[in-house]
Amino acid sequence: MKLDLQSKSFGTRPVLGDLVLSVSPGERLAILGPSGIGKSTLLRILAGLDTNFRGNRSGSERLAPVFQEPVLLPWRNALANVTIPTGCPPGVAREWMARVGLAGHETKFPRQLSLGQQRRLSLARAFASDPQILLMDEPFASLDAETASRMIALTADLLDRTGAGLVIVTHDPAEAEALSARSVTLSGTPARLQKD
Ligand SMILES: Nc1ncnc2c1ncn2[C@@H]1O[C@H](COP(=O)(O)OP(=O)(O)OP(=O)(O)O)[C@@H](O)[C@H]1O
Repeated sequence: MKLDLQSKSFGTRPVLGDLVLSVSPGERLAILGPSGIGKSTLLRILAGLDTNFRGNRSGSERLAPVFQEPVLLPWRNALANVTIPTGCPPGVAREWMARVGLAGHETKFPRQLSLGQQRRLSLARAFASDPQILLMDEPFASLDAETASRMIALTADLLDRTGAGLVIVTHDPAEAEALSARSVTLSGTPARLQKD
């Protein structure tokens, strides 16, 4: 996937400036930078969710976005939360749930799961779609330190197993390091990339 961005504005306000970013399947990239600089905006453009920018995005990799909030279907059980959005067979969904430590929770509803479990369910859902690149927006924010570090280790392990690539938006350089991700930092107004 390659993004050749000239600019991205909200109304008349330019948020992102000239920048080039490319990620291939198997590669891990962390986008760092202070709050409000434009990290989520850049990730949405990379994900193809925002096409209102000047520049060019190319690539036909299968992508799976993982947002900060798990965004689950409240009236469907955990297993259906994996099968419905991905179209994967129930057996595959069960396997992914087991890999993230949710075996035995298949018939629970999202509200019956802790935030950490909901996050793991959204990770299982992302991997069940057999992505070539995962796009994660602050997926470990607002978890306690121990849960966050377990989630990071789990994510790294699943990326290793599947060979999927990763683009992660984070405030925390330690997260990038724990995931063995190359990092780039957004800075300035409008924001541009500075290589770390
Ligand atoms: N839909 C929108 N309409 C108008 N302005 C927006 C919109 N989305 C984001 N912005 C603005 O664009 C800028 C970048 O926002 P963005 O969410 O990308 O930052 P961020 O680096 O991800 O921040 P954080 O780390 O706090 O999540 C902010 O000033 C924000 O207010």
